[in-house]
Amino acid sequence: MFAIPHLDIPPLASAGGTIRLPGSKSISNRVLLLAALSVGHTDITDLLDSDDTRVMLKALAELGCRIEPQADGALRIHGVGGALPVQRAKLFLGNAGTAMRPLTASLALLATRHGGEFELSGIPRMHERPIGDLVDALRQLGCPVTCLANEGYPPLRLGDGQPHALQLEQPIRVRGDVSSQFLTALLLALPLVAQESDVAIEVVGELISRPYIEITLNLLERFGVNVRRDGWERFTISAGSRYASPGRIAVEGDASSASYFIALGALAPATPGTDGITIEGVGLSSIQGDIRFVEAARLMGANIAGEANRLHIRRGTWPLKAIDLDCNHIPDAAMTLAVMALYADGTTTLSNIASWRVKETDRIAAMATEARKLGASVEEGADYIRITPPARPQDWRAASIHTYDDHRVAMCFSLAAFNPAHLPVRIEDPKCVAKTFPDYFETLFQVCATPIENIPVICVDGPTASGKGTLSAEVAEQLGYHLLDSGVLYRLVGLAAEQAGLSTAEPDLKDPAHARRLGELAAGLRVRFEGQKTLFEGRDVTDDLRTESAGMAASRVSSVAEVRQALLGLQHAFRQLPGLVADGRDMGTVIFPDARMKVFLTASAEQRAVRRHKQLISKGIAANIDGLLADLKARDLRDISRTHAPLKAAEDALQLDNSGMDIEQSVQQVLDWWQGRTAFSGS
Ligand SMILES: O=C(O)C1=C[C@@H](OP(=O)(O)O)[C@@H](O)[C@H](O)C1
Ligand SMILES: C=C(OP(=O)(O)O)C(=O)O
Repeated sequence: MFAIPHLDIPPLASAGGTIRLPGSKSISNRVLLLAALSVGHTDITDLLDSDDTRVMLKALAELGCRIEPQADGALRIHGVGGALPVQRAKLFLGNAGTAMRPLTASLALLATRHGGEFELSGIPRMHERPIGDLVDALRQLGCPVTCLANEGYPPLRLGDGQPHALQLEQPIRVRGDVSSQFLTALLLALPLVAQESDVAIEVVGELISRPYIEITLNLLERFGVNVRRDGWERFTISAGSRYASPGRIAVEGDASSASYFIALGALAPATPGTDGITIEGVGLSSIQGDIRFVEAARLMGANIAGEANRLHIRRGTWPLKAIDLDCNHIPDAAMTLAVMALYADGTTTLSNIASWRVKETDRIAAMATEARKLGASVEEGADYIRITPPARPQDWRAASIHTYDDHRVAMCFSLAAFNPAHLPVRIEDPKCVAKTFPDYFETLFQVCATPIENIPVICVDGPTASGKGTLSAEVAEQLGYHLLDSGVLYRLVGLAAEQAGLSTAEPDLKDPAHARRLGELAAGLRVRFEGQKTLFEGRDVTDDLRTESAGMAASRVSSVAEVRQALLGLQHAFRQLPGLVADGRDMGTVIFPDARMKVFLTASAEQRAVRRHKQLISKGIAANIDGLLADLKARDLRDISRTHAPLKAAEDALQLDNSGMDIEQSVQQVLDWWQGRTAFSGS
């Protein structure tokens, strides 16, 4: 996950490959609640792990439900049936509508029947999201429900600590035109109390987001409860209903999350050597209504082949075709159409989407504001949005997209990086995708490609003990970029050779076949840098690399031409989306001469000796400053005068003498320089 202030996505050119989607949010949270309310245990596989499911799991645990991860990856929920072990709790539900609404109904009924009292709250935006229609329905049933701040909004108190009779004889009337989640909540809760006689629900007003009710009915059936449905107006739960665990249940991939990759396949040319985008985990047999995004994307020109549990997407008509579509049945995925509209041949209208205004943010306003920043013309109404793309490539703008803590705004606008003007896109607060798809950007970058020169590189070169390692790791971390610590690569070849039983003794290195084998070994090194750690084949080898013997082996293998050639390729391979910070001695001069920014980091030898001294002392290693200073000076001289890749600043490098700076100041200086070189320097 990119937990950084903003993520700059370079202009993207093509896409191809296979992705597996995380589990459906709507199914995950329903199944968790149903499993908790059932008799017996349920093993859930492929459950979504995101902010929305975490708050649900935490709430269930606080209500006394036992949750046990299984060796096979499933999560076992021990159902409590209709008898909660805990009668009082304060639950925090973040911004998860699928936790807040269903838990409100179930806990209100249980608290009323058994004399419990529960308080439900969320983040500030959750306290602006309406729940009044559900509260009204629960009050008709005789449940004590108090809105603790504003009438009709969370936080809520459910129950008053006393048992009360429930009034189940009359049909329960609930409005369906603000959110379908109120009806879902009642459908999930009422089987707990429909013992003696049938319980009916009547929907007042037009029901929106209907396919979500179908998910609810489908899952109720899996847990042993059948609901009679008369049109979309009346739903009847039979007397004697009782939840029974299906034993094991798998969660489908999230169809709303699929929409970003369907759109990607529709608007990006296939990367050479690939056949467009394949999505696994969700397909045409999905029970999620958002699978009908496929039809909408086809209307816009996408070429989609579907199987039961898989989708395959290629670019079809280009530019995409503008559409005029009622999107009431796909409220979440429809946001993705708004971004596809930026690549269409005219004006697209998405209508009947009034519910967008009361979701994670006012989504009609947010999509309009951000699309305008990119250069589009947008008209918005109470329940529609109309988007006309920038007229010509040169009318696109490099925009810093504000994301309003709305995962879908962030995911949608990442697709603007395919703009014909080849401009980068900045996504502010990218971690907001954690609501439903924590690894969204990593997944996106896995299947996107762009010419190598579009991938930014920041080189940090400099002498030993100048603080390059710490600075580079910190800059990479803050920008969400990859990190290359080139200094350890030769040591790693030495270590890998040792582990593979390949000699690094001088005489063996002269044997051409042996040198070739070492070169192959170097080319195939599976290495990653995380902060100050080196991971080789997924194992932390940082300490192994610091040993004297690794150092000696490194200096011997560095003389082998095949190894040097292989490491050149390996170092270039670190240049991956969204960008790279490369730390070393010849990064800016030899390895990445076209880097967008080069920093040559220095500090006086005296200052570096003091730092190294502190470092050693803090590790309990005795050291002498004068000795260290002499060593450093000798090493500087060697580095500057060696024939292979001598240490020198690139001509276009920015010199940073950090003798008088602490690490935060140096990092800030480099980030400031970098910001000045991005397309967002005015923001
Ligand atoms: O029941 C559900 O799982 C959902 C219903 C929809 O909400 P509304 O019914 O409020 O439109 C949808 O937007 C939300 O993401 C999930
Ligand atoms: C509206 C959404 O979420 P919630 O389940 O919180 O309503 C959404 O995921 O787009």
